[in-house]
Amino acid sequence: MLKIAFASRQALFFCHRTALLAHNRLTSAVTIFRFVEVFIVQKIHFYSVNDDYGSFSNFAPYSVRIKGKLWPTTEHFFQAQKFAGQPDEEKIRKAKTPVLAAQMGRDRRRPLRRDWDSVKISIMREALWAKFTQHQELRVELASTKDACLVEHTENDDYWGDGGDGKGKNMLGILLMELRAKLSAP
Ligand SMILES: Nc1nc(O)c(N)c(N[C@@H]2O[C@H](COP(=O)(O)O)[C@@H](O)[C@H]2O)n1
Repeated sequence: MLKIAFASRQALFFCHRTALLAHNRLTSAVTIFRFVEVFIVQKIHFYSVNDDYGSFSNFAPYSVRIKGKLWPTTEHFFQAQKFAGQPDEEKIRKAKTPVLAAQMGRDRRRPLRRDWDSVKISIMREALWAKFTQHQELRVELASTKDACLVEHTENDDYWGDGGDGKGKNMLGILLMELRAKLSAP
């Protein structure tokens, strides 16, 4: 009788221990999952037009209609606004490629408008709004990134991009995420 009582107690103890271990494992799994969910946000890098998410680059071949004119890419529009109202604006709009438009816009023999630093973000915002509202497939692609952190990943640019080491401002990625939120709002 004593032996049976002892064996039952041992079995009960074993059951409790197993249940406790299972519970602890589950709790750990949930904790890890929450940690991953909260702290390890998916990052999407983009840069080259021909790579994944290359359509997020301003150099991607998506024309936009802004200021009553058609711009071959948002890069054409953005660079041309450095000379808004000047003959160079139209010269850049007509540049054969976005790379050429960027070269022309960055060429400091052309006098940059004095207020450029204070207006460049709103000009980029305007360009992106036009691009993602005028091309439905891009709007869908942007929405498909859900809550991922969008990063223009390049060592060529530490203002619009992440500077290659992640220390850059990533302003283009930030504006794209801002736009994504705006477009998905009810
Ligand atoms: N493809 C590419 N090459 C570079 O060298 C770049 N810096 C970028 N970044 C893009 O450049 C545009 C802004 O240029 P600036 O402000 O005139 O330097 C903007 O479209 C960035 O996303 N891309």
